[in-house]
Amino acid sequence: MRDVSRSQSVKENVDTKEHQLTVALRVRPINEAELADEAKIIVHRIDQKMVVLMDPVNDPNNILRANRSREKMYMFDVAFDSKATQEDVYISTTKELIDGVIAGYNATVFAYGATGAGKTYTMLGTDSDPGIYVRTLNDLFKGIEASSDRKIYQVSMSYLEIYNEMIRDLLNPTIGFLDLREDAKGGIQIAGITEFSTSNADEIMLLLLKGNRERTQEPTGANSASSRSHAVLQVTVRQRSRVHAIHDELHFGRLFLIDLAGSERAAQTQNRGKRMMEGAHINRSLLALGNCINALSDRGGRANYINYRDSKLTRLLKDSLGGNSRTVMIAHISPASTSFEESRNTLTYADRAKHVKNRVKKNQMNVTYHITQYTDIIADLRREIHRLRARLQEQNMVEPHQAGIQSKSLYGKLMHSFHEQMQLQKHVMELNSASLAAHLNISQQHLAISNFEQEDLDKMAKRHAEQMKEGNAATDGSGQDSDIPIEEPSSPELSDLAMAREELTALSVEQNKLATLKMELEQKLTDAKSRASQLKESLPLQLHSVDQHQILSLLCKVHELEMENMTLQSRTSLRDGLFHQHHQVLRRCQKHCALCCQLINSQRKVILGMWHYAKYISVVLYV
Ligand SMILES: Nc1ncnc2c1ncn2[C@@H]1O[C@H](COP(=O)(O)OP(=O)(O)OP(=O)(O)O)[C@@H](O)[C@H]1O
Repeated sequence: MRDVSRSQSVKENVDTKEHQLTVALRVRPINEAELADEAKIIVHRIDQKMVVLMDPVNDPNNILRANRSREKMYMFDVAFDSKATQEDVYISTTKELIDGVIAGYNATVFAYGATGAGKTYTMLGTDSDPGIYVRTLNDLFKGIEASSDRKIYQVSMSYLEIYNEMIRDLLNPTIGFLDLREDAKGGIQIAGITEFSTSNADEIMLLLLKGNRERTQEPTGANSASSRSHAVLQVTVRQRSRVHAIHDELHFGRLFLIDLAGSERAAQTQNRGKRMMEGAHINRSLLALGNCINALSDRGGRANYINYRDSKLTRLLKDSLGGNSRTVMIAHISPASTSFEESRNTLTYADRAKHVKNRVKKNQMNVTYHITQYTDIIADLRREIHRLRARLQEQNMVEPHQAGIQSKSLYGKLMHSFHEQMQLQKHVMELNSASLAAHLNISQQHLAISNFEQEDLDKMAKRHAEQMKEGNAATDGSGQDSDIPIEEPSSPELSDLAMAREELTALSVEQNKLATLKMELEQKLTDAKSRASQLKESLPLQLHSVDQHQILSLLCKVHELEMENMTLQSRTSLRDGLFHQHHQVLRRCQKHCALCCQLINSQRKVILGMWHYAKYISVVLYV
């Protein structure tokens, strides 16, 4: 996928829907060890949703038990017995989440249950009978493939385990323990986790196998290959339309597939030392998970405080529990009487989870591309047109312009109209910049004229002052007043001013001409556009294949973008030109202003001189 460096406006999708946590129950077959222990089957599936758990102890001396019914019924969204296949479990729990993830929704599937109850079997499965991981990833890539004609996808995965409250990257275990961080929007991120981008299911499968080899597994009294950690496979699907538009939508769906470590009783597992410590951590995080589920299922008005912070597991599952995710819990139990307590606990836990409600919304980002990216977008569209044309040729189908004599002529007219519009638009833009230049010349000319007029006035004032001085000197000598004629400005300066005025008139005539020409061109452009839209309406009726229609709509899109691009570029350069010219005018005004200040000062001096002189005369006359 091309890097989308862009000016983007990210808009939250507010279209949220309530989603109740789906709870499934799987009862595994009784195993040889349990049979050897003379265990009886105490779990019975009544129908697709209901199971019954029988209390194996029939002790008449135990008053408490005797008074209680020995049977307890539980209802779930779906219940599987020991005969259910991996395919059955996958189809009824996970398969329908996949399209949502591709479309940009979050989803979580987690396996819960006591140690040895069958969680890893459901999630990972065996080579010959793979579990949910493999089936989900296969279908995910199939789904992506099916819509890759219209969309471009990027799939990445990470795989981690939470072992003794520490997070380990299963795809890159050497980097040490990782931290959970909360981003500004409250989303949970794992700092430094390796995210592998993959393009096919096989590659992801190899990564999964590699990760599983790293997972902490040890034999315990209850399971010869007990998972001592919670394993979290995270798959992110980012999706965007194959064809860029100026306003694009990006979607990203996140899928969590989680194989929890099993809850266990130290007595049952006979764990000691390290295994016992692991068990304590496992139980602690599962207890935190149970507390969250309890609080979430209790809250009527969604006001309850949910303490996700008690364990790394609950922090990581924050969105999956009560947040933005379609979530499925698959609870696992053994049917054996020897596991009665564990099974009852799991069933109670799962029963509570049925009441958890999430609010799901599509993860969507609205992107508005910057003008500088128009060229890229247009190139993208052209590539897409090329691809579709090549495909049409491959299929030995006719292109739009070969789809029949009538459509050929319509198609030709449409392309001709596009070309004509581009040319007209180009001329309009040239006229725009010519009329801007004329406008600026006119304002400069106005400035020059006012400069000339100012200079004339200055010169006149100077001459007047000099003549006054001379006149006064004469009066001084003869004692007679004399009328001082004010000289008119000399003719060469006058001709400069006249020439500037002539130039201004010529520029104004030119500007009017340009405006008339622009109006004519704009009218022609409007006519060409309406002809093209008539053609666009009639052409699809002549086209028969989806690809032909797609090519036509892409060609129209390219044309619109090219026109828009041209307008935007012209506007930008006009704005730059205007800015530059304004800057120059401003500088000239500043100069003019400085000149005015200078003149005012010199006038002040002249007035002061005259005032001193008048004072002197009055003193002389008085004496
Ligand atoms: N549905 C099933 N059909 C056949 N075998 C099963 C089934 N479920 C579990 N098993 C077998 O039972 C044993 C224990 O299962 P598994 O390892 O999946 O349990 P677990 O719940 O993951 O245990 P732990 O929490 O200790 O890791 C395995 O040998 C597994 O192959």
